[in-house]
Amino acid sequence: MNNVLQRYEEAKVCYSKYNIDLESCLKKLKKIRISINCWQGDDIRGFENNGNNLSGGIDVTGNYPGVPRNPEELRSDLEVALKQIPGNHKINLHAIYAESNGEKIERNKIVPELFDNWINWAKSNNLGLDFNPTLFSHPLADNGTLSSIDNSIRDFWIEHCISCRKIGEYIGKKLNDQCLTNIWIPDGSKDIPADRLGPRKRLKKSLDEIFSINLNPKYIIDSVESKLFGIGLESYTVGSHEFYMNYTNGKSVLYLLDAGHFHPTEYISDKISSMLLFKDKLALHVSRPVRWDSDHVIILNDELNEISKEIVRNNAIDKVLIGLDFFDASINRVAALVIGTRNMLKSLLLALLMPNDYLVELEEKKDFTSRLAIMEELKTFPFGDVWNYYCHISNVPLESEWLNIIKKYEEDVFLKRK
Ligand SMILES: C[C@H](O)[C@H](O)[C@@H](O)C(=O)CO
Ligand SMILES: [Mn+2]
Repeated sequence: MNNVLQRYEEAKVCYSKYNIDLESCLKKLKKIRISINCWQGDDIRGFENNGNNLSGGIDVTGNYPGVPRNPEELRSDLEVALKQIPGNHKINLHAIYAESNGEKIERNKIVPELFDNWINWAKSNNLGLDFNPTLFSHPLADNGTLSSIDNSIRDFWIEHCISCRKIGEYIGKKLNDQCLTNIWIPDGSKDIPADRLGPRKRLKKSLDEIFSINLNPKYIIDSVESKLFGIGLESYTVGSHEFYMNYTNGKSVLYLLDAGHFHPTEYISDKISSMLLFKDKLALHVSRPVRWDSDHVIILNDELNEISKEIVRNNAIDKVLIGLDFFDASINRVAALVIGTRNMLKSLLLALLMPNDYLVELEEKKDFTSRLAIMEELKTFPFGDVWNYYCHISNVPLESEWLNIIKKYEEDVFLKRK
């Protein structure tokens, strides 16, 4: 352990060359809460037990052993993951994670009490919770939801979203926190539509109805998530980027940018500053698209670093609500959560450890040579020593020590689940 402290002291000297104060960077990092998507834990199955397959143009591939069979198992898996992740965070839930003790409750009839177990668990683990209505994996979601031409289907999903917003507010109240409640719909068309406007008009009308219910902003923040395409919905998506960017303009509803919901060469990191110029807050789903919206576990790649730099540089730590959205069933699901969340935090730490003001100064002086030289030099600064120190003071394993813990859990628990 002395080694960790000694290396941290040496790193301090290195970073002080650029007037970077490690203590204050770590203080800032500690305050950042990541909203960790529970659905990586069980391949977005949820606990409705109604035999519905995953739908909505999203897909989870892989068949790794150990899928949790009930909410208790999912929560204990999440607890194991959380013990490997420094800081205090939030867990992001979907409506399909309601606990109804086997009773069949239609989605438009779900009530806040179905989430009491999650809320009590969150309280005892010092966690926040975020929430999402689930407008997929349901027979009434096969041909449009909030944009459906069928009024009874539209009404069903409007009721579901209103119930979910009330659940979000209830969660926030119980935890004395704000619960981000995000609406994503899969509505779209496999082939070229004859009418692009009609479904969008209906979506707008549905959203207006959903958001006409006033709830306490102390406890709930609303957001809407845009998308480009889904599997089987390749030609048209009703809730596109332009639709939601315009819809949220001037409203208290936040826009949610998902890293996998744009063209493959388009990056959300470049969109953050523009969005923040026109809105006080922005929500993110940090994901990793590989050729399509594949939702791979996030790695410490250029785009992740760029997203974090935009958050840090623009003084937007309190303005950007960072959520994760990946689901990979080809690897240990708990390890996936640990790898992804630790990477999110690592990228934020890397961004905090940059002389951001100095780099802007160089840019304004048009000294692009020094700007590039310093950006590149910083890549080999002893970032790992600062990260290890942060893990050490946060009482979580250093480097890949956590992997042995997860492997042991896999042997003791996952392999025994049938
Ligand atoms: C399960 C999530 O809500 C879903 O992934 C959504 O956020 C999305 O990104 C769909 O592509
Ligand atoms: Mn998403």
